[in-house]
This record gives sequence, structure tokens and C-alpha cells, in this order.
Amino acid sequence: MSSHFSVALIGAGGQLATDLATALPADTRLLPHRAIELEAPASIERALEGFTGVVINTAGYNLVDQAETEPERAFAVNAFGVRNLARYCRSRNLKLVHFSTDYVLDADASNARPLDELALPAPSSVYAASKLAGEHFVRADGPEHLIIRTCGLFGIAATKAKGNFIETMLRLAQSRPAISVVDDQHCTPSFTVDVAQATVALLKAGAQGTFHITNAGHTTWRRLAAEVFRQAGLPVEVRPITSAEFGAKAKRPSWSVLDCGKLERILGRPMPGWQDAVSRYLQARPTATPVS
Ligand SMILES: NC(=O)C1=CN([C@@H]2O[C@H](COP(=O)(O)OP(=O)(O)OC[C@H]3O[C@@H](n4cnc5c(N)ncnc54)[C@H](OP(=O)(O)O)[C@@H]3O)[C@@H](O)[C@H]2O)C=CC1
Ligand SMILES: Cc1cn([C@H]2C[C@H](O)[C@@H](COP(=O)(O)OP(=O)(O)O[C@H]3O[C@@H](C)C(=O)[C@@H](O)[C@H]3O)O2)c(=O)[nH]c1=O
Repeated sequence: MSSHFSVALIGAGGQLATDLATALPADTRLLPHRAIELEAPASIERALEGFTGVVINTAGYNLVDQAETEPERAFAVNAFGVRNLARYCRSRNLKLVHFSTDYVLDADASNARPLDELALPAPSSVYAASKLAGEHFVRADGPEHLIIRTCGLFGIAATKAKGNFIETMLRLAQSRPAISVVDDQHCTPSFTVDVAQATVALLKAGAQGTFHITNAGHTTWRRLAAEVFRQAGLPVEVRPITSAEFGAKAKRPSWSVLDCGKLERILGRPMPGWQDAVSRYLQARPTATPVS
């Protein structure tokens, strides 16, 4: 692909899309939820009328616990909404870039290695199953595509809206001397700036198929929280607990560390480490009261 390409960005204003918009060409067509509804094929047609280029979909139903009690909503957006978009893209010969999640994978943490794009999916929640169905529809409905699995996103846009895990920890730290956090889920929390830049690099390289994009290394949510407080200089105790003790509605993977080797061979460099990403995030975030 040449260095200039036209992009339509679905989910604009969201956490990841905000940093993608910065990394993409200035004439990118920004499509927030009010401008496009994935559940409605007519809305997709209206929003993309006359567009030629690459369609990037960051829109999704991301409420992991809530999805357990409203599976129809999760599948309506993450599976059938994505299918509507994939079909439209195929009919207009538009390349589709679609974001999925580490939660479609899972492995035994005691004997685990990073999971590559060929690892067998093992969704353990409604959210994960709905995202996996979305992946399958993109593949089955067959536009030229990139499916990008990422993990544990933290981006500055979240400081103004729904929040993310880091913002949640910083908010809890304002009122508690100690926080209990699960220590038996291993993954790689990732900075949206780094994910956005790697995505644009894949597009420029003309990559197709499924790719993993996360920061480098891996950790648990407990160790992430402890690192955030260490870097922020906050004297908060982070107590390790098990997922069973936390008692969330949805089951999360115990090991969903993604192998990004396929990406890194195209980039020609390793992804930045997750601790370095946390440091850049903390420096970039406004000092206003954390949300969510
Ligand atoms: N957040 C994370 O930790 C991770 C996210 N992902 C995936 O990455 C992608 C981006 O995540 P993130 O940026 O955090 O998500 P956000 O929730 O910040 O952004 C998603 C955007 O999509 C919009 N949207 C939701 N439903 C629809 C719909 N039916 N039609 C059109 N637009 C819609 C939302 O608008 P509104 O809010 O107005 O409804 C929101 O602006 C998602 O696909 C997610 O599944 C993968 C791994 C980790
Ligand atoms: C707030 C809190 C959470 N936790 C646990 C719950 C959960 O297992 C883990 C992470 O919490 P979250 O609610 O941020 O995680 P969750 O919403 O499951 O995060 C996921 O979002 C979706 C969209 C994805 O695709 C995933 O990659 C992942 O990032 O931390 C604690 O142990 N203690 C706490 O005080």
C-alpha cells in the first residue's frame, strides 16, 4: 500500500480510536456512534456512502461482566453488527481492519508460553464468545481484512469517559489504603498509542490476516496495579487475591499473553514494554480526578 490511504474510522471518540485518529492521515473520516450504528445495515450504508479506502472498526460492546446477563446485546454488536459491516465492505471491495481481544484465547498459566495467532480459541465468557463470532464473520464474509487482537487497553481518552483499569486503580487509591486485586490472570495491558502506531505500520505494509498487537512482556492485574502505584509514588498496598475470591460474573482467561512475533517481524523492532507504556501513560494523563 502507498504511504497515503483513505480511512474511515468507526468508534471515533472511543479510547483506541482517539489515538488511531492521531496516527492516521488527517483526512480520515471519523465516525462516532451517532454517525453509524453497526446493528443497522442502512446506517452503515449511509455513513460509508461514496467512501473508498480502508474501514477501521474499533466499535464494540465491551462490558465484560454485563454481557453475561445480556448476551443478546453483546452478540448484536460484536457478532452480527460486525457481520453487517463485513458484508458491506465485501460488497464495496473495502479493506476492513477489525479489533478483537486476547479474551478469545486462554491457556493453563502454570505451563504457558505466549499464544500466537494460530492458537486454538477458548472463549470463557459471553463477551469473548461474541468477539470470537465477530472474528469468524469477518473471515467468513470475506472482505480483504486485518483482525487485530489486543489486550487490557489504557488510553488518555478514557480519562474523560468510561475509564480503564489504571484509572479505576487511581480512583480507588484516593479512598483506600489497600486494594485487593486478582493475581491469577496473566496478560499484557497495552497503551493505545502503541497499538495505534503498530496498526498504522501494518496498514502501510499491506498486511492481511490475523495479528496480535500488545506491549511487550506480561503481568497480572495485581502486578500492574502495584507498578502503577510505584510509578505514581502512591503508598497503596495491593493485596493479591484469586479470581474466585474476587467473584466477577464473567470468567476471565488465566493466561492470555499474546505472542506478537508476527507483528514485530513486520515492524522490524520489538513492541515497547508494558512498564514503559505505563510510564508514558501516567506522564500524558491529565492530573484531573480519575474516572470510573
Ligand atoms: N478496552 C480494552 O481493554 C480492550 C478492547 N478491545 C477491543 O478494542 C476495541 C476498542 O476498544 P476501546 O477503544 O476500549 O472501546 P471504547 O468503548 O472506548 O470505544 C468503542 C466505541 O464504539 C462505539 N460503539 C459501541 N457500540 C456501537 C455500535 N453498535 N455501533 C457503532 N458504534 C458503537 C462506542 O460509542 P458509545 O460509547 O457512544 O456507545 C465507543 O465510542 C473494541 O472492539 C474492543 O472490543 C480489545 C482488547 C482490550
Ligand atoms: C476494580 C478491580 C478489578 N479487579 C479485577 C477484575 C478483573 O479480573 C481484572 C481486570 O478488571 P477490568 O474490569 O478492567 O477487566 P476487563 O473488563 O475484564 O478488561 C478487559 O476488557 C475487555 C474489553 C478486553 O477485551 C480485555 O482485553 C480486558 O482488558 O481486575 C480486581 O481484582 N480488583 C479490583 O478492585
